[in-house]
Amino acid sequence: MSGYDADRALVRSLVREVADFPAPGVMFRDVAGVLADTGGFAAAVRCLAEVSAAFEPFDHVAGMEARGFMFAAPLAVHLGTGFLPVRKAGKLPPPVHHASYQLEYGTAALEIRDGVVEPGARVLVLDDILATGGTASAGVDLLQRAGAEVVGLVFLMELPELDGRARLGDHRVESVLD
Ligand SMILES: O=P(O)(O)OC[C@H]1O[C@H](OP(=O)(O)OP(=O)(O)O)[C@H](O)[C@@H]1O
Ligand SMILES: Nc1ncnc2[nH]cnc12
Repeated sequence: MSGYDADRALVRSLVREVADFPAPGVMFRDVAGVLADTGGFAAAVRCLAEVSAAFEPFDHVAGMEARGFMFAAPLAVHLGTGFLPVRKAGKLPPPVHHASYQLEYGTAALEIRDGVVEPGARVLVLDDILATGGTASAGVDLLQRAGAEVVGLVFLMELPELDGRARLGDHRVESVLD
């Protein structure tokens, strides 16, 4: 088994599935066990780095609050890029770009500070889970409105049955697990 395959198998074994959370009918994929495991967290970052290589070069890794932060920030350090936090609405002082969206189990809104991205900066968008794609497409929209060139999207886990890719247009998407 290659190093990547071994890392991937470890990460998969640490994701917990919880039925009917946070709403009936949702199978929640809980990544807390990946983060808590010394080897598992490092393996997840190595896997993300491996799939992110297809998008190089890029200047920043952007992560969506909150779970996106947990993987995007260490990935940015690992790759030697900057990190862009895309925050849940109401956390940042103005001026901000704002986008409301629907996700698998509710509605939410994200914001990014106007001026934080230099025009034309190449940005990789990263999150833990691609479900319906509502969160990721809102993140892409915000980053583009802020002046970024989105080079692609990377997820630790994709839920193919929810077809989140359909929400992401022509953007290239890579996932470590599905
Ligand atoms: O593809 P979608 O249907 O949009 O769902 C995916 C999003 O849902 C989760 O975030 P959540 O909003 O639950 O917040 P959290 O990161 O703060 O836990 C997850 O971290 C993704 O960002
Ligand atoms: N099924 C799911 N598990 C974990 N996070 C999610 N975000 C959206 N859908 C999710």
